[in-house]
Amino acid sequence: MFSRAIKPVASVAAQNGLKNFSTSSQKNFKVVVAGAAGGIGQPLALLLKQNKLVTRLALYDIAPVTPGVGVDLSHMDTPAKVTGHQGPDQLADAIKGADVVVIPAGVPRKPGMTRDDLFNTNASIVRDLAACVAKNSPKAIIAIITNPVNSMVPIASEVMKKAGVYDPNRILGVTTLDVVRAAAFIGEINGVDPQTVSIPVIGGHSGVTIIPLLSQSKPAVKLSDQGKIDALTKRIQEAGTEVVKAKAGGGSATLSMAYAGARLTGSVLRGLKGESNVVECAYIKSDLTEATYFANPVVLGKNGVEKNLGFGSLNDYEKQLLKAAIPELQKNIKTGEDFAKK
Ligand SMILES: NC(=O)c1ccc[n+]([C@@H]2O[C@H](COP(=O)([O-])OP(=O)(O)OC[C@H]3O[C@@H](n4cnc5c(N)ncnc54)[C@H](O)[C@@H]3O)[C@@H](O)[C@H]2O)c1
Ligand SMILES: O=C(O)C[C@H](O)C(=O)O
Repeated sequence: MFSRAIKPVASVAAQNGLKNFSTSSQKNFKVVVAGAAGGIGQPLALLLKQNKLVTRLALYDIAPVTPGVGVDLSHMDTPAKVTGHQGPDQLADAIKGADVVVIPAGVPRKPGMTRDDLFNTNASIVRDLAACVAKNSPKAIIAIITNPVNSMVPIASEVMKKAGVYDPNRILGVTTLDVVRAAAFIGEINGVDPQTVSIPVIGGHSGVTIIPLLSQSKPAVKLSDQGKIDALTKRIQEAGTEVVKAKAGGGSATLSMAYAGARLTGSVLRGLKGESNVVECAYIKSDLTEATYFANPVVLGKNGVEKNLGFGSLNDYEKQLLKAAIPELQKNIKTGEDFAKK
């Protein structure tokens, strides 16, 4: 799908004594949504309840409505058995036996805020959820939606390291919404079905760290001059803010995020099942650039990230975007690591 393979991401699972947990024919998976009663959590759970690979769907949140959300979804005539878990006392039960833990728990932006402004509230939420995964389902794949994603993935990684169960191939920052948006906008410009558009979005998930590689779009983007390429790039980088402004204090993207999160989770499950060539962009531990976490296309397999596909060659404009993104990513990563090491 994407142009150039670079090199596999080294697994430290063996060093940590982790066994390859997936059997070759596993088709029944337990998925946990942590933050399941929220704006993203509820529609995400609705979509996951329709995924036939999901046989157990555990919904965790601190909100009192959580058991009710579980009961509501359990009336759908799809195979997944749904359980609702409310409050920290019920978290371990939700997490036990999980194959995938998707985390949209935490506060969203209001107009005028950056994603970094969410750090103080969301950092401890992600830290505590990751600690529970480390204890109760250390081999689960963790997919982090909570912002700022650029800092939350380093936090979860440090927590797993402290617990001695770190496997970088099992911790993903969810950047799928950036890919979905890029495809939607290009589909509109080109007058084609957006689902036929393949476009890598690399870097991270905030402002200048979001780097759509428009030169690698298939089909090629039908834009005649560099000014229009620049405007489209900025629109993709600021698409989250576009939604925050439009919702006027009512939160940030929820429905499109649920769609994107369900897509990423579905791809992780297809990889776990043993399907080949499952490719998604995700923000992972990386040694491709000076930023130690970086998003780009990866192959998902039986143990999470199977291969890092890198990002191929960039044109001069994209090289400038990358140059601007690296210091911001490094700052975000350090913030997360410093917090987790405290
Ligand atoms: N990665 C992305 O592309 C992307 C896209 C959109 C939103 N987000 C982020 O996702 C997060 C959630 O957004 P939302 O719109 O669903 O917010 P929301 O406020 O509607 O829902 C968040 C939910 O998290 C729950 N929660 C809070 N603390 C918790 C805890 N300790 N354990 C479990 N659940 C807890 C809340 O009770 C609430 O139900 C935000 O941080 C937002 O910025 C990321
Ligand atoms: O913009 C936000 O705050 C939410 C999310 O990161 C998004 O890109 O929509």
